[in-house]
Amino acid sequence: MSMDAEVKEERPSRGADYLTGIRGKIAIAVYLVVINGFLLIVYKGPIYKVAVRACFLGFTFGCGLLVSLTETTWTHFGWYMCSLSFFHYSEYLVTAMINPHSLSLDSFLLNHSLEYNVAALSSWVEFTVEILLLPDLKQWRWLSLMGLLMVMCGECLRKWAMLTAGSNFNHIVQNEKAQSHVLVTTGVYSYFRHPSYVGWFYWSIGTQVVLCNPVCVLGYTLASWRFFFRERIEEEELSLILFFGEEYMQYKRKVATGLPFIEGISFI
Ligand SMILES: C[S@@+](CC[C@H](N)C(=O)[O-])C[C@H]1O[C@@H](n2cnc3c(N)ncnc32)[C@H](O)[C@@H]1O
Repeated sequence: MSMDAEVKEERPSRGADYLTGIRGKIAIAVYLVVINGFLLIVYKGPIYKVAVRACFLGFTFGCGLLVSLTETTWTHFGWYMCSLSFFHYSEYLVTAMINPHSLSLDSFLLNHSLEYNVAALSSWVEFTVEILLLPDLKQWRWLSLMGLLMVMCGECLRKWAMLTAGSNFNHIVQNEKAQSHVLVTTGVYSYFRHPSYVGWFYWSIGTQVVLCNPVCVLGYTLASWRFFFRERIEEEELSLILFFGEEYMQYKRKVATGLPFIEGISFI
């Protein structure tokens, strides 16, 4: 009986010791960088079906949860894995709810762009390098908690926007007006003109705050801000002005974009 009790007491610490040991760290790093990187980059095209993606995201979420439950230097990476897999899975799920006609494999947003995949890989590499060279940097629990709060608020804001816009929301910016497309100015759209982008902006920075990744916090902030400023918002607003004319311009005068230092289309 006493022997059993001793064995039971030892088991969890052995697992935790393994994870904090150099071999455990290398094993997890190899898994995260090689397997996830391989799945993200190589598995494209028709064989990459919905079930495979959903299983992969569920598996990642489960692994993230397990890692979160171990009190190691990797705990915050577990939070990050849960945040990332939940985001991608829920993008598909909410699109299926609000706009099933637009639903496709791309609704998972897993193959969003090469830049997005490079950004994800960079954050894993930064975390791995810093955990080996500067492990104390990864122990700031209050900072990771703040990041988790940013992730959760950003996630809620984005999904609130998607649910409010309903079938008017599309992952692909529409250049031709559908008959059913109406201008949404109520709910969260009465606070921000681009609430789902605001949500995503803070969500993405939050993922790096969770990981206490200083380089990626800066990189993600600049890259996502630049993306919305240079590529997304002007193009989207131009088509919205073509679709809704004066109605959109009045809305634009009253409601800000919600993104810092981005005014939106300015030639009118
Ligand atoms: C990815 S969604 C982003 C929506 C919005 N920019 C946001 O951040 O919540 C892009 C699509 O939403 C549509 N859209 C954007 N704002 C809209 C609004 N206020 N009412 C209706 N459709 C809108 C655009 O025409 C585009 O096809």
